Amino acid sequence: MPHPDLDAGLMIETAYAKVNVALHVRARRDDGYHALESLFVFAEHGDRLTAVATDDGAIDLVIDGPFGSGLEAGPDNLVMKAARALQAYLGDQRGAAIRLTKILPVASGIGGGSADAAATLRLLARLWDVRIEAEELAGLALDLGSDVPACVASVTQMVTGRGERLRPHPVEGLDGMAMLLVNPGVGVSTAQVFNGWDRADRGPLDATSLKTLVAQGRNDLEAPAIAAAPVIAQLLGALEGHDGLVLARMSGSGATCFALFDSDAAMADAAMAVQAAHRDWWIMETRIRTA
Ligand SMILES: C[C@](O)(CO)[C@H](O)COP(=O)(O)OP(=O)(O)OC[C@H]1O[C@@H](n2ccc(N)nc2=O)[C@H](O)[C@@H]1O
Ligand SMILES: Nc1ncnc2c1ncn2[C@@H]1O[C@H](COP(=O)(O)OP(=O)(O)OP(=O)(O)O)[C@@H](O)[C@H]1O
Repeated sequence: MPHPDLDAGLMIETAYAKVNVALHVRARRDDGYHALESLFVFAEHGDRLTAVATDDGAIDLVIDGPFGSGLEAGPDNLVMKAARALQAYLGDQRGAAIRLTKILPVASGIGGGSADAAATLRLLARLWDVRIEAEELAGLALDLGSDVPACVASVTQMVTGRGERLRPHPVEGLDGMAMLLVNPGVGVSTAQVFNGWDRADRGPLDATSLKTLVAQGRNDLEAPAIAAAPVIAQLLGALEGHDGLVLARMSGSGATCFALFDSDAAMADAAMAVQAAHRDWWIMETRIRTA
């Protein structure tokens, strides 16, 4: 028997959480953005988006899920912005009723909003049965935010420029790796954290192997993020010292930090210990998504 959702023409997308395994800030540009070098990976989990097509041209958005109450469904929501941008690009009035189930914390460095915007573009292109040239799609995505182009494919990528120069960059050993995401419950502003960067270029990113990413990789936004939200230092400390830990670092502009483990069992043990000591922190056990 067909699935009732599919029967009703409902389509589903996951907005995979983004993690910056390393994030080197190299320069402040004249346009106010920063030149970055970052290895992006994506989690197997994320927000959930569903949509059905409507023929009145309207875009309707409802939001639910554990972090849904912190978010307006109005024109500033990145799902709405992405849907409107696609409508404008197509120049017609196909409509959609969209549901966003917000599972990722908001303003937390794992690109929840960016992933939602990219997933909306993928979802509506499927729903409306349109093909968009890769270059056009990349342009639409960048207008929605620096992280959105990378979130379109949601595979391991080397990202440069302000976020628009993308190169698939598989790293041996990363695919499928156990990844713990932990957020201490404070939102930080990306613009504020970039503004707090001390403008010292600490050198390029060597992403040739997991070993170099661990030994030489950095997140240059950790210091300014900790200045804005000191609990991040406590969180990084809580991720250290667990059996099987390969790397613990902050993602994006924070406050979410990630920890990579050499097995699912090691991750589960660490997750239990961290949660027991910090009942109010958000924790997600996931894996690095394989392309
Ligand atoms: C920190 C990262 O998450 C790393 O992946 C991204 O660089 C931020 O990506 P994002 O949240 O999509 O950022 P946007 O919405 O484009 O920009 C928010 C603000 O962050 C700052 N910003 C962002 C990206 C960048 N390369 N340089 C910046 O200085 C700018 O002040 C900008 O006004
Ligand atoms: N659908 C959405 N989900 C999350 N945030 C949204 C959404 N739409 C708009 N926003 C706004 O975008 C801002 C950034 O949210 P987001 O969760 O993408 O930040 P982030 O995880 O820090 O991103 P990054 O890793 O790119 O720095 C929030 O302040 C929020 O108000």
